[in-house]
Amino acid sequence: MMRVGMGYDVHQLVEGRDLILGGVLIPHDKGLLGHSDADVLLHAIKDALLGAIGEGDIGRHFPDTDPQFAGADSLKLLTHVWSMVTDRGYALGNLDCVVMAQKPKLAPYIEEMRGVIARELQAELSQVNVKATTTEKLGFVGREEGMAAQAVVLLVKKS
Ligand SMILES: Nc1ccn([C@@H]2O[C@H](COP(=O)(O)O)[C@@H](O)[C@H]2O)c(=O)n1
Ligand SMILES: C[C@@]1(CO)OP(=O)(O)OP(=O)(O)OC[C@H]1O
Repeated sequence: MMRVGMGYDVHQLVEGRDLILGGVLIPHDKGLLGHSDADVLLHAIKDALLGAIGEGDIGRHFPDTDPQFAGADSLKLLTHVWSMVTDRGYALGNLDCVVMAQKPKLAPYIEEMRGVIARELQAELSQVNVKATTTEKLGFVGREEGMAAQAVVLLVKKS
């Protein structure tokens, strides 16, 4: 059996915060704001995984009102979500995702993000694809007020 899931997330860009995307710290003059480390890409991926197994979204499992998740490492939360997936007998078919960011240029960091995500999801690199796009200076992304990310996953039942 196969299950598909999608995820979408947005975070505001502000000064004085680290920029962490796909578990990778990226040098930039601004970072994403959130209750957690605000890794918008991992949040979209977790929402896609939770969607695929019919388990709602990350806000349900890791409420942003819970002090336990203040400054939370999104990679650790991904480990938890992935254990929910494997507990139900699924493995990754493939994952595709995109980060919408006007700046900085993410191309130099894409392979590292891909490696981090593939390791967490116990998958081969070829099963994970990470993309970046600007929005051609349009909208909140284009004005560098925030970043967005979208992810789609396919899970396959282990035999
Ligand atoms: N923050 C970003 C955005 C885009 N890229 C790469 O540049 C290519 C062209 O982007 P457009 O938005 O002009 O289509 C895109 O395909 C990415 O490879 C990037 O590295 N970092
Ligand atoms: C993981 C959480 C935990 O507070 O992160 P936040 O930084 O609050 O990010 P958001 O995408 O707004 O909601 C998800 C939350 O569950």
